[in-house]
Amino acid sequence: MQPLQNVNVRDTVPLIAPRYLKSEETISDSAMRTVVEGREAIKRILSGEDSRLFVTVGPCSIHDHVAALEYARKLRELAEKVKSHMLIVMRVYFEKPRTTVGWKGLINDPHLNETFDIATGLRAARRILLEVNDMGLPAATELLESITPQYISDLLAFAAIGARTTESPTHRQMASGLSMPVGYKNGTDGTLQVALDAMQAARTSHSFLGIDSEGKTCIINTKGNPWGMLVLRGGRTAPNYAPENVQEAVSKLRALNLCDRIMVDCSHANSNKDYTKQHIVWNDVIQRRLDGETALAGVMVESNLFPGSQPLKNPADLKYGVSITDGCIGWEETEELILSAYEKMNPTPAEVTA
Ligand SMILES: O=C[C@H](O)[C@H](O)COP(=O)(O)O
Ligand SMILES: C=C(OP(=O)(O)O)C(=O)O
Repeated sequence: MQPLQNVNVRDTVPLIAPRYLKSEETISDSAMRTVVEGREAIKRILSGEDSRLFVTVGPCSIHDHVAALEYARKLRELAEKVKSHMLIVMRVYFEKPRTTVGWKGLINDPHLNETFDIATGLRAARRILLEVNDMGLPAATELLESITPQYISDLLAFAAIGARTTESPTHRQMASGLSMPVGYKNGTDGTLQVALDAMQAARTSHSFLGIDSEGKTCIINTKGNPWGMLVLRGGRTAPNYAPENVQEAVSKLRALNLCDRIMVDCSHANSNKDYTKQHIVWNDVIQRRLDGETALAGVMVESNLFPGSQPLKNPADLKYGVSITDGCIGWEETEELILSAYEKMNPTPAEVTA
């Protein structure tokens, strides 16, 4: 008899249950405070009570614990300086949705060598998030596998549903049960509708299959997540952060009674995947906010310790602090962009009278 199931499955490997991983990598009081305060601050920005700019900035992907924490320490210090005008949340991205194939992130392949030690990856992700939150820096990540949130979502202030998964019912259902505000990217072809559909689906309750904290398969009944934010990331043929794009998005969001405060992704298709162009998007968004455009509530930037990107071949040959996925701006430029925007938002008395 030919087997009817698992024909293309090599093997299956049991994983530690979420509850046990969490009890081994426990959240501290200070990390808990960071998560709660980060989520509340984002909600206030989304509801318009807080007029600060929500900035999600950090590496395209995390592949090195030491570099991630060095970046987090620098960002924490900068966040403190600009906190009167900006809420800074670090991009701590562990799951990469690939267009075809490629390294899928630290959770999937933490040793960067196709050994796919996901148990170690989940623990590494949790440890990094614990340390980042412990510093007082809130974290954002893209959630790709529907099981991952059970292991790390208590450490997230913001989650993203990416351009490749905004249309996926599984991701919308997952988002409907998440405890933090969620950003929904427009589709890779630039269409807004998939993100608008996702926002409507995710604010509704759903019942679907998942795992509980013991790792048992179960039916998950959600309440619906009311906190959604549209993220404009550009499309295959053009960017979509121009005033007319934002205007169109705002009218569509309002017509559906969805949150009309938008995030612009400076990277991806808005900069034609050229990291050296992210500053153009950033400066344009900052200027338009200064000119009074309140719909532009958030900005996303892909940034690392050092600029550019490098191919992942031999992990031992990797340069420290350089992205192994999308090209990123370096720390120097990141600091310059954030500080110069802050100075424009917070002019000194001398600048005001000049
Ligand atoms: O942000 C990351 C990438 O843009 C995304 O994972 C797709 O990458 P790829 O087109 O190189 O696979
Ligand atoms: C993959 C990402 O973006 P997008 O879904 O817009 O391609 C990302 O922000 O890392």
